[in-house]
Amino acid sequence: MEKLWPNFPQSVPGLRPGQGGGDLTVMSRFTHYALELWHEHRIPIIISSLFLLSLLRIYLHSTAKRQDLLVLPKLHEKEKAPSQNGSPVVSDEKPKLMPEPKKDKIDEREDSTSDGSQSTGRLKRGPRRIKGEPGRSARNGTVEAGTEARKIQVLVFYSSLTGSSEKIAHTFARALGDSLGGSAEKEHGSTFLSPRVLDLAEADYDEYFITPPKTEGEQTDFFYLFIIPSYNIDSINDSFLEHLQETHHDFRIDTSPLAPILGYSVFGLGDREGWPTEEEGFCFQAREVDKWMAKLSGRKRAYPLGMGDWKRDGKERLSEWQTGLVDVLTQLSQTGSLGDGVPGSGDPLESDDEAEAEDDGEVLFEEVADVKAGKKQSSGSLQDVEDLGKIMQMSRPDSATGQKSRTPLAIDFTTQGKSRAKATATAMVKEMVPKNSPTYAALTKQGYSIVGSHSGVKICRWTKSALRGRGSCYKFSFYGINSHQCMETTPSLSCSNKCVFCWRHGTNPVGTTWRWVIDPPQLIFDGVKENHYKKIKMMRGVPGVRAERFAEAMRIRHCALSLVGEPIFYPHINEFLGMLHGERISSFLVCNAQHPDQLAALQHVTQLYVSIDASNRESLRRIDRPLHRDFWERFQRCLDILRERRFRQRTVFRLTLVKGFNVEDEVEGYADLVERGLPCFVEVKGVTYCGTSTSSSAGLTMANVPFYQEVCDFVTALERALQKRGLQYGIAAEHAHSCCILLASERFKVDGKWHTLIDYDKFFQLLEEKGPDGDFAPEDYMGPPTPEWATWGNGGFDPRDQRVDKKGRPIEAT
Ligand SMILES: Cc1cc2nc3c(=O)[nH]c(=O)nc-3n(C[C@H](O)[C@H](O)[C@H](O)COP(=O)(O)O)c2cc1C
Ligand code: SF4
Repeated sequence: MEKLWPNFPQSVPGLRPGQGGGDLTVMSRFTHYALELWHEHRIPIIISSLFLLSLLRIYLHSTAKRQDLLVLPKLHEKEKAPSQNGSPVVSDEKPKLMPEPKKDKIDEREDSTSDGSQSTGRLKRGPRRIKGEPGRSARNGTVEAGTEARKIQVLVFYSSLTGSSEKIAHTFARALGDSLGGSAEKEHGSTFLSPRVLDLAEADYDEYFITPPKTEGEQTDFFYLFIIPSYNIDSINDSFLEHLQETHHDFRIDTSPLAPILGYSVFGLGDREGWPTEEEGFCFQAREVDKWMAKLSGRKRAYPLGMGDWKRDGKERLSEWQTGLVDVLTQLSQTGSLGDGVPGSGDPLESDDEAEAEDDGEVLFEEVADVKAGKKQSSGSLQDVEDLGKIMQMSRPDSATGQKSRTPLAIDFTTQGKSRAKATATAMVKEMVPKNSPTYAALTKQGYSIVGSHSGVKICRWTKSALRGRGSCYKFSFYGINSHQCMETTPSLSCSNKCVFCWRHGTNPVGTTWRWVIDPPQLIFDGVKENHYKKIKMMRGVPGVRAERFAEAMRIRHCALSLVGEPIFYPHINEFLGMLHGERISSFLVCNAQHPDQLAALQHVTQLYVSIDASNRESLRRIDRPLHRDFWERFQRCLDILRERRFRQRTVFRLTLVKGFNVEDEVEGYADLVERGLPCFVEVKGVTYCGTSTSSSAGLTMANVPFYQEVCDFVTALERALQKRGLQYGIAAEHAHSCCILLASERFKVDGKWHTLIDYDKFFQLLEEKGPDGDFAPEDYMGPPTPEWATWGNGGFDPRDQRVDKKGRPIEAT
């Protein structure tokens, strides 16, 4: 031992022998020696050890075979594998639909794939990996099919001073819960939790109105409902509204902190006895809550504001509101989205294309190529209307193959009365407005829905305006048409004129012959209704839309066949009318007085219009720019037909006044035309300027738009001219808002009172009894007297509504 380590100690200092300090054992001497060594050389020892360890690590790393890390399974590999067809692979593991399993079930689940088959048996460990698409797309908040189950919690907030709203809120919440039932759960996994009722006097605003409430565990989305009475005294409503406003304006908080909620809707309670109109304060606080919630939720109004007076119509209005909400919530549970819609921003103009001119009136587009083609064919081959059915069958896409039959077709049904010649042309049947055409793009951009290949539907500005209680079109004042229940459509986007005042954008087909595929009337009927309702539904979130009118609008009662193009150009117009009438939808059909044969063959319509755009040949050529060379003869034949049919059809002359074109010195000429056609009514309307290239290229400017006073002057002059001829006409009604005045035959004056309104139920009853060619007269379905406010000298604005200026500010009645 001494030889080996000369410094090896023989004893340990400080310890006596016997205590282990004198005669040292070999072991204790060794320990002592090691300690000394360590103290003397510890720094070089540490450094060299570290160095050796590093060398060892580098050596092992570069030579050892790589191994999988067991703690993280290679879940990504499946995702990366290319698909058979080269497209990106969506994981074949179904996204989880079930809630998280309980702990004791985990092992069992991990050993099998989600479709129930057994996996490799290897336990899945490590972090849970979510596969498939994210449950909610960032852009529209849509829940995609196959995502995890979500819970929808409806919260019903209310305030109440005298207690009725509290009871109403509880009863409503119970009924809503029952209606929602769990139907959605069966289909897509979203579940409704029982609606919770919360008193605004007790609810913690910070918990609900700064952000949606926080939830633990399962994902819960919130839907807010409010039942808000109004009080013109200090109440909890004031502090609640203050809180909403402050939150919105608080610079530390996002302006729409409630955007994560699924949606909201407000129902107001008020008292019409003390506060008869909205201007006088009816439900004013509910309207405020609705407005501020739109801002805070980022325009998530899911259903229009409902309002009612519990002593009068409250129950009915609330039940309507509830029905609408059930629809919306069911859709939400199935799709996770409020659907397409015009989001309500609180801005009075946000949904209205107010720059839009009057929608109602026949207008047209031109397409140079089609004009040329039309001209070529008009003098060419002709086909009987009776044969159109057969042609239609042939010209529809083959149902099995989706291919179009190569049917030769060139039809001029417009002249079928004259010629019986059969088709000889060999042109291929084309669609009037193919989906990939610029015309289709232009029309859809302007808000039309194209149905089939030649029909269109659009909601007019008056329909939107009536939904918001801002006035109906003149047809409400004159004929009792509810604008919000009126569908504006045409079965033919093509026309045979190119009127200068047409405010459409010169892109539509024109022609004198029908040379396109003919869609069956049922397809058009179903399509226009579906698209109309879709467009109405899109108005759901717009501020100011009345729940009551919205609910009514879901039942079309009137159809204005006047959108654009020429409705009687469509070969199956009578069948189409039959479908409208079959569903008790009234028909107002406007034609351009260029298709006398079709006019003569037309069956009963509720009201038949002919556009009278000028009083003489030259003026008509200049303003209507007709394609038919014999346009004036056609025009006059149409007037004769109208005269013959005046005791069968309720006929109307529609005059559109364009200063500098068809007003000056034409009163006498128009009076002559009235004398020739003897229409039941003459509607006179100032043109609406739209500033399109079509109108400007025709030399039309704002200077051509007459002032209302000028229209009044014209109408009084026309009335005098008619009376001078011994014709019994008088000025019956006016709608100053749309620059429109109605002259009526005294056939519609009973006991000194004008009866311009229509009894629609009676019309349908007569039609059902006597058939579409039945012998009944316009007087048979004449309605009650024209309301006082609509008669000449009273302006004609619907007193139920509020007039607003372009910025949505109320205009005081004068
Ligand atoms: C003091 C008071 C003020 C009211 N002010 C208004 C009002 O300004 N506008 C309105 O439409 N209704 C007003 N009402 C009617 C209430 O909104 C209506 O009766 C409501 O149904 C009451 O609900 P409650 O019983 O839950 O308090 C008022 C009622 C009270 C008692
Ligand atoms: S009749 Fe109907 S479509 Fe025409 S403007 Fe009035 S509401 Fe609109």
